Amino acid sequence: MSDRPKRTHLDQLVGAEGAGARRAARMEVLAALLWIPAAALLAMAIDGLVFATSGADDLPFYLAGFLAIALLRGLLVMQATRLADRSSLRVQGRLRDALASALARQSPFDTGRVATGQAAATLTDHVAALGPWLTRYQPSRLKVMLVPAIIALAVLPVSWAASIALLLAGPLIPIFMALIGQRVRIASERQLSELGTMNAYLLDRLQGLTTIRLLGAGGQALARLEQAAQALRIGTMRVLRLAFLSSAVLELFAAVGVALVAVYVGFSLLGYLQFGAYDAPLTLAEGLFILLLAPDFFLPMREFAASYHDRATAEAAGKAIAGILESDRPALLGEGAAAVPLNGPARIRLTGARFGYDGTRPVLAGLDLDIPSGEKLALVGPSGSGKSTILALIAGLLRADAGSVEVAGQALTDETADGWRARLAWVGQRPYFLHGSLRRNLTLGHPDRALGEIADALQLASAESVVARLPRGDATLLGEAGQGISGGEGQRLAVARAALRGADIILADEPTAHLDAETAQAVADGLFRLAEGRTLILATHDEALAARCDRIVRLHP
Ligand SMILES: Nc1ncnc2c1ncn2[C@@H]1O[C@H](COP(=O)(O)OP(=O)(O)OP(=O)(O)O)[C@@H](O)[C@H]1O
Repeated sequence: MSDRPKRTHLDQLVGAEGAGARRAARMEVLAALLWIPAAALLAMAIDGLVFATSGADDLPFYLAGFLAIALLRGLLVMQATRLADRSSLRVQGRLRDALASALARQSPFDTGRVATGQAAATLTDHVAALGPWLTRYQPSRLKVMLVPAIIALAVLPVSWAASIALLLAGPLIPIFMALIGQRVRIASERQLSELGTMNAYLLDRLQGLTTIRLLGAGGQALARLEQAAQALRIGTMRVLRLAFLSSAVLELFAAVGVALVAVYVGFSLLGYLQFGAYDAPLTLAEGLFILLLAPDFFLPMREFAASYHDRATAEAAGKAIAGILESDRPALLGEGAAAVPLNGPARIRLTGARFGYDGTRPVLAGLDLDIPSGEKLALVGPSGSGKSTILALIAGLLRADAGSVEVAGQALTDETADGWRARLAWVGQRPYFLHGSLRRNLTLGHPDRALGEIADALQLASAESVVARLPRGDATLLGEAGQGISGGEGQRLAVARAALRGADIILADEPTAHLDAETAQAVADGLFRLAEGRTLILATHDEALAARCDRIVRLHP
């Protein structure tokens, strides 16, 4: 029970944007209660029609009153639906923004960060699961708390027996719902988590499809996927079974309740039952009034039961959303968002910088490094000595455990990191290209770059031939993760992309690794042309490349 989110947890997630949905819920309650005067007017109208007891003169008044109330109810429900939908969309939009920001704050160096498929499931399905909770569950909860009690009260002055029959049948439903509610919640949570797991697994295996094929591990991957799909199917069927079971039992209780009242009213009108009303036996108008209200006494409970699993689903989804929003996993410095470039000279100083990934074994144990503006510095050292880690610390993608990182004359903090990164360009071992045109990939984050600027950047990186070779030049669509260009071509394009970024500090992490000598030379030439008049920090194993820098810092594991 302790891991059960409090109701306030979902309310907190929904926040101020949920106010519209709450107002809509109150409007729906009002619309439901308007059925009481409408039923009274209709009963008197029918009574008047059948027996002419109320006088023919009043008939148009009753009918007009009934129609006016029915119209008002319709308008109220319509307005409430619109309000609730709008509020729900606003809540979902804000949560997706907040999730996207939280995901952007995750450090790319955190191996335990949310899996891509899981994040995608949370951004889409989990957030969407809050919609029915807001627009269906919330109004039905308010209605179930107020409407049956008020209807029973309205029936009381007409017949205490009918009122008691309703009050006796009513509570059976909430008791039953409470009994199965816990099981529904557990089943929903399990089903949502299975959905996330399957998404994450599928995405991961799709990304590694070539590797899986080459290793002949397709059958194994397929079997695991089948397992995950089976688990999801069983989970979904479990939720559906419980949902059907609860609604079937509920319908039974509601039908028995209405039948009980109908039998009482019927026998009273026929004169077989002489109790339950106050002075005289029930009149036709009174009997009809009770009969018209009886189904509406149970209606809120049926609606509540139908939307009950919305709450369970929303709670499970809320947990997944809160898990990302309130994650205490290592985050990068700042927001990971676009920002105005930080002012100041491009000097970088690390003083006594300590860092360890797992908090115990330090990768950097008190590193001092002073890189003046415009210097070309090579970080050389064996694999695992911490070269990439230093670049990540300088880019604010990791936080130093101790010591300080100073950039542009200021401490690198959450406040300065985004502005600092706006001045950086990163050329990694395997540059990432998105699914989209090559031009879009080159001008990522700077869509306003002119054609001339793109041409200059391609020339600087010796990448014109790469573009010329493509069937539609820079309008060619690249596949997911940059399919369609080779590793060496991608590396040259990455240098061109860095040039288009207009950055004055270039961080390069093994930019020539895995390339043949000729391509490595072309990439290195491009990189050094780009670094002219800029600061370059280059992590490499390649001594020849390092020798082209102004200074070499050697690291030891
Ligand atoms: N995201 C990570 N999570 C946990 N440990 C990591 C992570 N990245 C690197 N490490 C560990 O930190 C140490 C330093 O890694 P780093 O990548 O900085 O070294 P490197 O000098 O750049 O190596 P290479 O030359 O092979 O790229 C290594 O022992 C590595 O296993």
